[in-house]
Amino acid sequence: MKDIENLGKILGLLISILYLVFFQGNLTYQWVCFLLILVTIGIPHGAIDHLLERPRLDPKFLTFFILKYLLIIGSYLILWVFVPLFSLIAFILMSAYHFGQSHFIHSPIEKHKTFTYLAIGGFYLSVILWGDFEATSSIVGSVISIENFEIFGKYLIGSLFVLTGILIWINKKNTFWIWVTEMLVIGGVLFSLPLLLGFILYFGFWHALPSMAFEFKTLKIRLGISGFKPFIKMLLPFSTISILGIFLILWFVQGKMGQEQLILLFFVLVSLISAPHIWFMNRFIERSQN
Ligand SMILES: CC1=C(/C=C/C(C)=C/C=C/C(C)=C/C=O)C(C)(C)CCC1
Repeated sequence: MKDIENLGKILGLLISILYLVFFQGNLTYQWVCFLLILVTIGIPHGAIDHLLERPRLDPKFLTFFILKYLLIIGSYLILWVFVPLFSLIAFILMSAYHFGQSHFIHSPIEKHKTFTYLAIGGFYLSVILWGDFEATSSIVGSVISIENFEIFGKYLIGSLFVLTGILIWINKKNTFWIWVTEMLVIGGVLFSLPLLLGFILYFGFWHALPSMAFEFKTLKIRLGISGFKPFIKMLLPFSTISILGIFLILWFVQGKMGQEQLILLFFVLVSLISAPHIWFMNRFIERSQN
């Protein structure tokens, strides 16, 4: 499993280098990478939350689980409608925690867990968002005007880097330099990329793929499955529903919105399915590590 994750990270770096050397400014390259990574790893990594709670299919449990999922989605949708700025900030904080948690999925930490997850996830997210601040600012523009926040980027990224470094030192002295080097190299690369390409490469290869590998490892033991085929079959139903749902909604409203607003709507839809996923994944990871 570690091989697949390392391969994913190498592929992520390769796509970045190819972009920076040969495809700078090429929109087709960015969109093809974005869509491919989103539908093959990004969405599927969150499509088996029900099996992580209860590996063997039980119709009564599944109905109850779906209802709980829909309740969280519905409540968060109401928040987006009435308090969009609060919802955006909550989404970014939840995501920082969730992304940070996946960095330690195979090598758990003991001290200042929540703080460490938020710091490392926050570091990578800030690098991505401030690396292409113009794009970030125009996408979130209909919720909040952040033009004046550009200057804070270097302070935020710098502080989160130092803070994460201290927390890694407290938790993982032996591998401290590996973590710091990864933050410098990957952080530097992500900062140089356009927003959506940087986001999808980090999301796909530093978050979704390691999470999916962990899910596979756990289900393999619990269900005694071997090979990838049955696992892929498990991922298919909810991945298909989510992908079709998101693209149908975007398709219906595309004529009424500009590109930036459509991208924001895309992330709002992602946030709606992410909220319950982050909650269930947190329970699953914490339970597996204890
Ligand atoms: C990239 C980007 C954003 C943040 C996206 C985030 C935070 C996504 C998180 C996804 C998760 C947590 C998926 C679940 O596994 C903004 C600020 C909305 C708009 C500008 C572009």
